[in-house]
Amino acid sequence: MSDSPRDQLATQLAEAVAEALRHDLASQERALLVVSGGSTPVPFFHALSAVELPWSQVDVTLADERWVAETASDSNARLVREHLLQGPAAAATFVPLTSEAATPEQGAAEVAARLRPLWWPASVVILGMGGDGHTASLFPDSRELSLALTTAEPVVAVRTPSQPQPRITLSADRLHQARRHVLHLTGEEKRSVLARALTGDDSRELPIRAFLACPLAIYWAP
Ligand SMILES: O=C1O[C@H](COP(=O)(O)O)[C@@H](O)[C@H](O)[C@H]1O
Repeated sequence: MSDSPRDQLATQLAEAVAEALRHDLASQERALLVVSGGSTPVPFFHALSAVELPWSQVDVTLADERWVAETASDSNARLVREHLLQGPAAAATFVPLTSEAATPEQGAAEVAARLRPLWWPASVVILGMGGDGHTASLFPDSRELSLALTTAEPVVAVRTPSQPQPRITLSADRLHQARRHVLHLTGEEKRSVLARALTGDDSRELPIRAFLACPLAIYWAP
């Protein structure tokens, strides 16, 4: 049986990300890959985890995270450990965005310090997008959206009425600095949200707009 369009997309994206990491590792000791959570990246994680790369020279972190324990079912760290850090990719170093602190506001400085020694700018940032146009944890209804879109700090603690948990996100500035940006999307609903985003420029309405001029490689399948 042939692969579904989403599986083909995941394979193509994994090949492109592997090529980018190989390219950067030819001229630097380590390379940083920033991935998103959610359901969309799972087939991509599987495809990338099987690729032969100098994984011991690769650091992986997240674009954003819920402030939950890594054992929680909606932890992005858990998702990455279960689906990406397997097979050859198990040799990569994962850098989570949570700490033992009770809140993301209390833990943000520790997370920022943990991120500091990584090889910035990231080789690749892979963004996802929600139906509300959010990307990473830059939500239209977040109190901290303006801060996250403008600060030079690497991470921002985020409270969002539409979301059950507090979160932490890489700032737009830190995400913008990456060498390559990818938006990984599936389905008609997200395609129409992206089409709407492309017709305007208010990032507070649809935060994905903050990345539409990066340039951004769009990987979409039905
Ligand atoms: O909340 C989140 O959602 C988006 C998209 O998730 P998906 O399940 O529709 O793929 C994701 O990009 C973000 O990292 C995550 O925290």
